[in-house]
Amino acid sequence: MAPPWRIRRLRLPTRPSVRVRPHRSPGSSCPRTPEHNVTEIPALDVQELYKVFGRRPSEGVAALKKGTTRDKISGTAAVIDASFTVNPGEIFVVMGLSGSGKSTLIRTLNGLLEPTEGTIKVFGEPITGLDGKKLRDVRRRRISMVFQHFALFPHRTVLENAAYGLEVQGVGATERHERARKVLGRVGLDGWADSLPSELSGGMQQRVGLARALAADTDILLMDEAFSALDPLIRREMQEQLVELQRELGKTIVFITHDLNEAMFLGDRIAVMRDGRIAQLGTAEEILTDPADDYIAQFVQDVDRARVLTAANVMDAPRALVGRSAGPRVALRTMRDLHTSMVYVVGDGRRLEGVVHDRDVLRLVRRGDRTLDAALRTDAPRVHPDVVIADLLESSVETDLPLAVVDDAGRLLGAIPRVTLLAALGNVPNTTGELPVVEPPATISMEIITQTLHDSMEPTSAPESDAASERSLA
Ligand SMILES: Nc1ncnc2c1ncn2[C@@H]1O[C@H](COP(=O)(O)OP(=O)(O)OP(=O)(O)O)[C@@H](O)[C@H]1O
Repeated sequence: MAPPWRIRRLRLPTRPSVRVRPHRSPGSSCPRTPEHNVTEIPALDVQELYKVFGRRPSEGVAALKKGTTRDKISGTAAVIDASFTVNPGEIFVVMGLSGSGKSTLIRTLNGLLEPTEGTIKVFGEPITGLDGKKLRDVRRRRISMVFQHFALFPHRTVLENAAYGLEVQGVGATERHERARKVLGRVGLDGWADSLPSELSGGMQQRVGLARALAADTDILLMDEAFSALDPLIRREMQEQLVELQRELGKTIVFITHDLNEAMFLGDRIAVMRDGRIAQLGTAEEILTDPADDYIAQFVQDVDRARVLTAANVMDAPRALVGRSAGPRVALRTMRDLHTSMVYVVGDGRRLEGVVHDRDVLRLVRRGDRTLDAALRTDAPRVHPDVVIADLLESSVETDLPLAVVDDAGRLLGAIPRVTLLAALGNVPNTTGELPVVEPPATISMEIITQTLHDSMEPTSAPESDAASERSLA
């Protein structure tokens, strides 16, 4: 059964802007959602793609379409009915265990393999069915490839290796060396231009591979297990650098990996492949919180949720809040009704102005204050919606208050009580009953609050306007 925090997340306006984590910083592992302009031509558009190896591949496809299972057809069905689009500027990860069809899929994308059936368009141009010369032309202009084992020329210098793609494109020596030198600087290889690959560590060699792909200045980079041969620390460094470079250069990247954590770290969206089929396609959060089937659920159970889920993913709708124009009585009544000791105070457009606590507000009501000004505290802990929950733990233990999730414009999007944070980490429900938790719990008894509200009623004066309060919450 889906944990309640997941259901809540899906109801909320979880993502404040379309490209959610454009400022993912090195060390943070926020997966991002791509900026998706529906009118934009996809960088890659793959429809009903099949690749069957064997003697009569078309017959294999026909049998698969009729419902014959993969193990019953003659030949090997490496890719079965794959349909997806990759948006420009997106990091699209294809993830799956060995033999699931990832490499075959990527090889059909760059034209190294002809699909048995289906279509592939690169920025709207079909590449399926093209003759060799046209296909090579599209590939040269549009697509570069980075391989797991670097594929560097051992007797060429780092600079010549980095310039190789440009050489193939027919760019003159001076220009290609100049461009390659710039890109080498970008990937942190300043000063290594004249070295041979053998003088470089594995991580540095892969930087050369990356530089070569970047120097070619194609729109799309296909990366096949590009970091799999690297030591874990270097690998992490490369992942972070790839995200940085992608952000700077806006390349479209299709990244193949069998490593789920790498997929979750890099992918704006992830296609999980199993036995030739795409078993699920979605953001890291979607796959983690809403796995399509038991296979995927098992697959993701060891993922470090704290480094994938963000404040926006786990926050509760902020229930305990009042508008700035509400007075102490409205605030106290809200706290009484929700059994909590604190409410958020928001101004126009739901901008968070601060919090008030029950004891302070009770005093204001007894004193007959008409505004919340004297009780307003502005030191409530605030977090950005894109912060991963691993980075929320410290803030959460330092305070008894829920963390207020506030966007760049200062708007209150949600609240994260500690219980919600812990429940999200453990992937368990945060409530055992019907009532949602609103933290922190009340510190004054209901009777005292009700009595105070009753005693403070002034039949002759206009009651504080709930309507005015609601208007400012809208
Ligand atoms: N040229 C080929 N001829 C016949 N079968 C092939 C060929 N290439 C791949 N296959 C088969 O297609 C299936 C998918 O292989 P593929 O290499 O695409 O998977 P993968 O997910 O990339 O695996 P790995 O991570 O081990 O490379 C496998 O069963 C494989 O044996």
